[in-house]
Amino acid sequence: MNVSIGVGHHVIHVHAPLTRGVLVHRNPTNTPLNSQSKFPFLFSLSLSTATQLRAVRGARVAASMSYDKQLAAAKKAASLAARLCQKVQTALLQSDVQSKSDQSPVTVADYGSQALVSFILEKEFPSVPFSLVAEEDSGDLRKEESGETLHRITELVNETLVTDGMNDISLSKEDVLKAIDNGKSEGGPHGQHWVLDPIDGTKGFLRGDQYAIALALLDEGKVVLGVLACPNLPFASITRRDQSISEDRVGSLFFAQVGAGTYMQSLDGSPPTKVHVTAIENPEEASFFESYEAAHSSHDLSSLIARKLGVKAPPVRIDSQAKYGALSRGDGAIYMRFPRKGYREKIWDHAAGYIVVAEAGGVASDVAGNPLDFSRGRYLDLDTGIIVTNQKLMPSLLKAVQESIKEKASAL
Ligand SMILES: Nc1ncnc2c1ncn2[C@@H]1O[C@H](COP(=O)(O)O)[C@@H](O)[C@H]1OP(=O)(O)O
Ligand SMILES: [Mg+2]
Ligand SMILES: [Mg+2]
Ligand SMILES: [Mg+2]
Repeated sequence: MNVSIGVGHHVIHVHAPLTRGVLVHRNPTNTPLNSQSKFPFLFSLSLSTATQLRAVRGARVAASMSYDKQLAAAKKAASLAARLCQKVQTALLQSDVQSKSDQSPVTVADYGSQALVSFILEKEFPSVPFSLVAEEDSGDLRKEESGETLHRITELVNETLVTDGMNDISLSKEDVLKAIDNGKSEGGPHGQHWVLDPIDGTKGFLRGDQYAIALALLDEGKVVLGVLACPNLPFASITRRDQSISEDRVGSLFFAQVGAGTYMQSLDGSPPTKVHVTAIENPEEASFFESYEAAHSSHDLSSLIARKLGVKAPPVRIDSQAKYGALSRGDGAIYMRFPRKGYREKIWDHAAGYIVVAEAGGVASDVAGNPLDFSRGRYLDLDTGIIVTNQKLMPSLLKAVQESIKEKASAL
């Protein structure tokens, strides 16, 4: 029996014998099918058949889905957001920085970037319910004293749309607030969800250093595509200086789709080239990335681990998921992140970076060696600490991490 079942934005065709008679109609609106309650066109469905369908659907998602359209939209949205952020960073004024209730800084660029990406993605896929898990919300912006800031954000969003030829679109302040608040989705293991950090590394952004616009797509709990726009990351390696190449372009865009590898192009639009993590097997030759901000990751612990591994090079400290991008093209071999105990990692801080590295041949895990699980809502549920490297180095890195954590604990 041939049937068609919806998977997220797609309808796929199944040529599989089903044990009981099932009548499946093509989903007329192509809406995502997230739960049984959203299968109104699927009737006479027995539990065993539902289980079979889910299994077939899962296999198809993993094996052969194409997310080309979503990837194109994500690249466009992240590139435009990068343009908006660059403009703000160039003209950074005191008034452009607010403090959120959790005391972390947030700028007109964080809000503007989230509004722009949210607006573009929803517009690109009008026939599907839009789900976005994103960092910012409009709570503080709706306060009376934020009127001027909201005005500035709205202006910035509209000016950026014009630079991409969208002259006929003008968002109102209310449209901007709504686009920002579209990011309140809880994500989870079913259906498709966009995941966005509109500016990852706000501290770096404010310092004039590294930051990233990080956008990913989850399908049935798995990251299936990711885009990292890194406006201040040189296009050439930041660690290996090849004298014969005079490459001084700044602005790197990384993108990856499940099963299709990782590519990089310059933010001003050079053709994409495929990238790979380093092939280094000897930890002594490895160099490692970590946070610039000591408050975000223990520099003491990483230096203990580096000593144990025999790493000779000093740490490369940069802000944001630009670290994942740099790792994916072999600028360094290891990324270590050890936040203070109790810090809860958010999915938008790792989803895009994770797939960019994974599709370039790398691996990521928590300090217990568990893979990162993006299906549990807005937070990653993990044993505090994330380590990323190539397949060859992971066993010795994990061993050194676990030994070092034990040593530090027993020294207390
Ligand atoms: N106390 C903290 N510990 C760890 N990470 C943090 C902390 N506060 C904010 N972050 C987040 O860490 C990430 C940047 O860390 P780093 O640049 O060191 O890799 C960002 O996602 C940042 O959020 P944000 O997106 O608001 O910048
Ligand atoms: Mg933040
Ligand atoms: Mg972040
Ligand atoms: Mg952020």
